[in-house]
Amino acid sequence: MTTRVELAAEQLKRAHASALGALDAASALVAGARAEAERAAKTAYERQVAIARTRAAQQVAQHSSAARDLGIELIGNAGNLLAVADYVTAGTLCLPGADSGVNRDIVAPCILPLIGRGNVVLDLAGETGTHLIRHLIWGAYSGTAPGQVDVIGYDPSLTGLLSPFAGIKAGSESAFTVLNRPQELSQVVDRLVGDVQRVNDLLRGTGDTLLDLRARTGHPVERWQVLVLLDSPEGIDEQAYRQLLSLGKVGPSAGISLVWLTNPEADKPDWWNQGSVEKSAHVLEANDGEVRWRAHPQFTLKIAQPAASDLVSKTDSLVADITSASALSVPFERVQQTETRWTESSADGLTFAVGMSGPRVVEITLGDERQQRHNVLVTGAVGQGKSNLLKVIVHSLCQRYAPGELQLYMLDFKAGVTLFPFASTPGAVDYLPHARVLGLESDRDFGLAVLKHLDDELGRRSRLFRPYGDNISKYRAAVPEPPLPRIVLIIDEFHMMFEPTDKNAEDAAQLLEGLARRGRACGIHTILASQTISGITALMTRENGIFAQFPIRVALKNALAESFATLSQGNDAAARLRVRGEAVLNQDYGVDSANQQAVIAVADDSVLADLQRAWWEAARQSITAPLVFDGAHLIRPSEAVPAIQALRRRVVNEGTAPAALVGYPIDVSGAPLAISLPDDPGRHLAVLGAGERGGGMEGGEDAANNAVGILQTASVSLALQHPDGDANFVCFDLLDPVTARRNNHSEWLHLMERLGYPVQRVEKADVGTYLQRLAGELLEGAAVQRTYLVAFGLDRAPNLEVPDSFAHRPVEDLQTILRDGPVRGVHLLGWWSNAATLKNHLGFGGEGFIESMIMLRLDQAAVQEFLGPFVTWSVRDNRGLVADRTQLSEPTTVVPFAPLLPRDSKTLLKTAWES
Ligand SMILES: Nc1ncnc2c1ncn2[C@@H]1O[C@H](COP(=O)(O)OP(=O)(O)OP(=O)(O)O)[C@@H](O)[C@H]1O
Repeated sequence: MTTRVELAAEQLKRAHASALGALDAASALVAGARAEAERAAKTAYERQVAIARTRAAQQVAQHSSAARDLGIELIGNAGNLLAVADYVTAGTLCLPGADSGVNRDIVAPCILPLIGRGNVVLDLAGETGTHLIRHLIWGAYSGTAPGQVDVIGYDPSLTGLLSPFAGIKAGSESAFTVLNRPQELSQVVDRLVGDVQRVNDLLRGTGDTLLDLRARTGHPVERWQVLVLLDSPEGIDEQAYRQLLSLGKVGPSAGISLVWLTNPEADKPDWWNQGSVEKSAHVLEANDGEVRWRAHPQFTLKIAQPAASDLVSKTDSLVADITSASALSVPFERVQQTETRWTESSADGLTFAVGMSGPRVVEITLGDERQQRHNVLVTGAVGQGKSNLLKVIVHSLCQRYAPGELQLYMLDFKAGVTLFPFASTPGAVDYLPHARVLGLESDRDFGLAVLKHLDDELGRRSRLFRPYGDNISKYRAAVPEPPLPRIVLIIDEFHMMFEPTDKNAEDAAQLLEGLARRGRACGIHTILASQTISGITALMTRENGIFAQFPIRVALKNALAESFATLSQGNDAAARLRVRGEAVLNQDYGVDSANQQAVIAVADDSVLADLQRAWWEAARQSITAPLVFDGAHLIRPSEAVPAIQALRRRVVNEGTAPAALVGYPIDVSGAPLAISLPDDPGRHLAVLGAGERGGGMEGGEDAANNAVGILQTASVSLALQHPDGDANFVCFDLLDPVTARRNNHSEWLHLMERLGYPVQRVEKADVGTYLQRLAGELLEGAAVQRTYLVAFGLDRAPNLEVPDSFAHRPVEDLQTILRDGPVRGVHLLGWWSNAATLKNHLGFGGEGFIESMIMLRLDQAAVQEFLGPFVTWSVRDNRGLVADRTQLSEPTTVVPFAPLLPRDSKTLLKTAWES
């Protein structure tokens, strides 16, 4: 039994054991399978992690490069005139990839909003701060259109940290300034506060920023400014600190940004709150030994370390760009419509456009009774657009007002070409119909003559207005037809009228002052333009001086002293303009608060020429050409044809004595000076001094000898006043062959012959004999024909003072002719290059023999020998001083005639000389 039980137990045990074994085996199998699955899952997981990490690294790289590209796009906008460093780079932001389990470091450029957008605080000490601040400043300059950002540094500890940029001043004075003293800082901060106010006025509460406004108008309105404060709070007092905090808030949108370098180690005064300083700024600071951008503290900042020498050379190359930079141009047609002309009446004033200020067209009104602004002062350094501005003014005026409403008197004291298009030329016959006087290369005498003329006009108008009230508006209301035009006098480089400060300058100042003061009521307005007025301020700004009559100032870019002189002491706005064409318009005598910045329209010459042509076509029937004075122009005999005709008529109709034309007096009459030669004692004409540059008779250019020109023109004009041909012309041929050839002596002889007055020529060697014979006839009382002796270079006549065997000197015959000739119809027209010889020829007691004299290239002492001690004269090209004891009350400056050219002969021969 037992055995069966035991057997069963054994079997159970065995079965149990094999079941357990199977279980173990199964369990081992399961464990193995699990381990295998775990291993596979782990491998897959690790592969996934690796893939994810690689992808992340790729994305980091992509985003980094996208960030870099974005950075380049944000900061890389130089090269266009609206370019501005509204974002600047401060270096590279770095986040080690390992910290985030990424196989690559995360890098991105550190781009900070700056100009027009924000402020920056660098709370950093030492080298790091130095490098960063220089880097940011260079970013501001290089990212902004040349010349359009001004950096003002405040360096109270005299660190010289900004000195690598000092060279920028060569491009624009205002582009870089360093201040050291607290007073200077507070002045600048005051000014910046004013600038913010001005820009806000311009923005008119639209919520726009200056950046928006510039983008909208498409031109560089106002200025960008960056105030860099080093080593703060050093040198900053509480008041400046508070103003700076306000500027920090409102400055960026008005174009003014602050860059502070604050010293983290410095003791701060109680009132200093670093948190407030940093509130409206992006802050870069040191943290854990690294530089960090507070907005992204997980990143470290690797900063660029520009070498000072690199910055200096970059700065130098920027200077060239600043110098040649030009503002975005506003075309003339944008400020002045050109379709409909002459729509305005000048009865109550004159209004013209000059440019744009922000989105608005800038206009100036003269003569308005309410505003009482009537004269304009324009200044600008050479090449800054003064001529262009004057052109814009003239064309805007002329498009609005008909010639009957407006007359222009324009003088240009520089050797420029600004006024040339207003006069007619052989190539373009049209002229500016509004122009009455054009002084192309004016001289002081002509300027004075124009002022005198306008002063007379002032007097005439005052008398005219008297019955109707005290000004032109009232007169025009009472007498609307014909309209009495307003007059605008425009003088370019007017300062030259006051240099040197002599009697002429005093007279000019007095006349101009009177004109500026009394002109408003009479409808006469003055626009004075100059590149430099600081030198003449003493003359002009004395009590009740000229500038007190010029409420409107337009200042183009200029030096600081000129800005002060044009606007007002301390008003440096014109020095801070950056580019040509920008201007400060100030309609309140230059006080700071009235500064308005404008971009002057630019005048395309072809547009202006078309306008002028149309005006001329419309007005030519009713208007005469302006008087054109060109001081450098050589006046040829044929220009005097109308005057010769008038003289000839007078001789024929009224029996007046013939008169010799010698030149044009410097006045606005437009008529040449005629020296009358009646048969009275002393009626001869002597020309003294060298006739051309180069001194002697042989120097100089062709057909430019005024002495020869005067004698040629005098004799031609006299001949034509003898319509019956009853006059002899005798020429003493004393010119050297070169001078004779260069000055068309044969042409003159030929012309005289063809006009019907053949000239009897007396050779050099025969002059003495001729004089002796003629003197003999005069002394004998023989009948003598009317004779004009034309003596070219009497100082060259040989042996006139050498006695012959009877102790008789030919000069005595000359004296006889001079004394007795005129009453017998013998008149001498003589040229003595050497004035001393004339003294000898006249002899003792012969001073009264020649009443009419023209001084050419003689010094003052020589002139005074003949005309007395009170005459002033200096040698000038193309000028003569005419004195005539009976005909002129005082010596008169003329532009003498120049020798004739073949075309003069042609004109003179073609003219119908009716009897
Ligand atoms: N408002 C403007 N916008 C753009 N360009 C201008 C403007 N004004 C002048 N320019 C350009 O600047 C140059 C110099 O101008 P402009 O001759 O008027 O200067 P200026 O001050 O009269 O010179 P200067 O004193 O030598 O006579 C010209 O080429 C002109 O086209």
